[in-house]
Amino acid sequence: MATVKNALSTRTFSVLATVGNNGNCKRKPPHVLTVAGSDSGAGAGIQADLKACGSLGVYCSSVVTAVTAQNTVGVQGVHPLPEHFVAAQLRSVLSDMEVDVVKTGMLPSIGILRVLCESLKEFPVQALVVDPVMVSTSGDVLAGTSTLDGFRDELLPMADIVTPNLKEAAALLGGLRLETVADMHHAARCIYNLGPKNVLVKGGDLPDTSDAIDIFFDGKQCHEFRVPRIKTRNTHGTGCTLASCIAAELAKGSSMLLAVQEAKRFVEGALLYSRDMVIGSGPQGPFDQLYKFKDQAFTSYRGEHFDPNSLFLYAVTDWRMNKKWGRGIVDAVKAAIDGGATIIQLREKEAKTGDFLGAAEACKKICQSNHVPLLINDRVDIALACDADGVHVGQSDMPVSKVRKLLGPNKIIGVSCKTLEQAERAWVDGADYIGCGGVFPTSTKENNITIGLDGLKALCSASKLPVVAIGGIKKGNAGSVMELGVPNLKGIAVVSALFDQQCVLTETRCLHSLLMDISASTMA
Ligand SMILES: Cc1ncc(COP(=O)(O)OP(=O)(O)O)c(N)n1
Ligand SMILES: Cc1nc(C(=O)O)sc1CCOP(=O)(O)O
Ligand SMILES: [Mg+2]
Repeated sequence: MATVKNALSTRTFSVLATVGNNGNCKRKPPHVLTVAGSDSGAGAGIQADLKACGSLGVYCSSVVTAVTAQNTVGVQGVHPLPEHFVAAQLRSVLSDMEVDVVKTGMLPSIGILRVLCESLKEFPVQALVVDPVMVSTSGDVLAGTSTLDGFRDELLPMADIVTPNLKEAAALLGGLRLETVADMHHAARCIYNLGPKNVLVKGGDLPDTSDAIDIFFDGKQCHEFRVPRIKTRNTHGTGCTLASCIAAELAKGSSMLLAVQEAKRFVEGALLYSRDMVIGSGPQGPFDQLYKFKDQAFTSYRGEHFDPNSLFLYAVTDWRMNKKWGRGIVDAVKAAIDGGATIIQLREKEAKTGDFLGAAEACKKICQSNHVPLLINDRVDIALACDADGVHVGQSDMPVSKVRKLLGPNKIIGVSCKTLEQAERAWVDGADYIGCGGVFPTSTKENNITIGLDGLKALCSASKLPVVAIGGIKKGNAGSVMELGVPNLKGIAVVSALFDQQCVLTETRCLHSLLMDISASTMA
C-alpha cells in the first residue's frame, strides 16, 4: 500500500483571467457539469451535486437525464427524459460554457449513455468522473441491464475515475461476490482493466466492519482509506456527493488522489454534521451538503483563518530557559521570528496572570506585524484578553469543543494527541491541528510519554488534521522526523532547541534552513 506524499497543497485553481473590454479583470470559475437525475427529495442526484460543488466554490451546470419521484422511503417513480432533449442540454452547456470536468450520475438508458459519449467526443473536457449509478442506496434499481454494457464498453474507457459502490462494482464485474477488503482490492484492479484511469471502490456496505473502507487504485498502487463509520440514518446521496466533490476538486486543479481525499473529508464532515437531522419518516434520510455555511464553528478548521503550512517551524517559549539565558520573553519571540519561526506559542507555565497578559500583548504586536500567528498554551482567558490567534491545549486541559465555543470560528485551536482515538476526537471537536509527541525523550516536559517516530507516523497517516511533531526535536534529528514523508506532517515544534541556547536568532535560522533543505530534497 502506498503512503501519500506530503505535497505542498497549494492548489492551482482553474481560474482564467482575461481583460474585458472595459479593462476589468474577468475570472473564469472552475466549472463542473453534472449529468444526472433529479431527486425530488433533494438528497441525491442533481440537487446534491449542485449543493456539493457550490459548497466547494465551484460553478455547477446541470443536464437532467431523468426526473425521479423519491423521498426518504424510496423511489416511487422514474421518468427518463427523451434522448434528443438530453443531447440538446449537453450541446447547450458544452458548446458555450467552458466546462472543466463532467460528472455523471444516473444514466437511465443506453441511449442516453450513448448521447453523452458522443457529446464528450465532440466537446472534450479535462476530466470525466463516472459515478455508475445503478442501484440507489435504498436498493431501488435506477439503470437497466443494457446500460450496464454501455458503462463497461463505452463510458468507462473514457473515464478519469469511476466510483462504484460494492453492488455496482459487483454488477460491473458480472455479479462477482464482494465480501471482504481483499475482494475490494481485486475488484478495483478488475474494473481498472475495463479502461478508466482510476477506480474508487466504496465499501460503505461492507458487512462486519466498524470502519468505512474505500479502495483507490490508480493503475499502479492501491490506497486503502479507512475511517470510523459515522452512525447515522442520513446517508442518502453520499455517492453523488462524493463524486461531485471529486469533480469539483479536479476542476480546481487537484491531483486525483488529493481530490479523492478532499472529497472524502467533505462527505465525512457533512455526515457528522447531519447525523441527528430529521427529515422524512423513511429509513434513509438526506444529509446537509451545505453544512459549511450553517455552522462556522463546526467547520472552522477548513476556514481561511489557519494555514497548515504555518506549522513548519513552530517555536514554543519557556520562561525558565529564557530566564536562565537572561532574556525576556518578548526579545526571545522577536529573535525566533527574525530567525524564521512560522508560528509562536507562549507556554509560560509559571507566569503570573498579569505578567503573562502583558507579555502576550507585546508579543501579539510583534507577531502581527510579522504576519506570524501567536498562540497561547492552556490559557483561553489570556488568549481572549490579548486577542491572540489561538490556543494550544492538551488532553487534560479545557476540551477543544469548549475552547471553540469560547474562541469562535476564526481562531486557531491546536490539541496534543498521542493516540489515533484522540486524533479522531480532535477532528470531530473542531480543532485545526494536532501536536503529536513526544517523538523523542525530552526534559522540557516532565513525565512525557515518548511515542517515537513510529507513533508519529501512525498518527499522521490516520489524522484528518495537519500535524506538528514535538518532543526532543533538534538539529541532529529533525531530518529523521520530516523525512518520514507522511501525509499531514507539516512541521516541527521545538522548545529547548531554540530557547535553551545562547542565541535564539542563530539557532532558529539554522533550524529553519535545515528544514528548508529537507523539504527541497523530499519534494525533488
Ligand atoms: C505544538 C504543541 N504540541 C503539544 C504541546 C503539549 O501540550 P499539553 O499536552 O497541553 O502540555 P503542556 O504544553 O500544557 O505542558 C504543546 N504545548 N504544543
Ligand atoms: C511541550 C511539550 N509537549 C510535548 C508532547 O509530547 O506533547 S513534548 C513537549 C516539550 C518539547 O520540548 P523540547 O522541544 O525542548 O523537547
Ligand atoms: Mg496544556
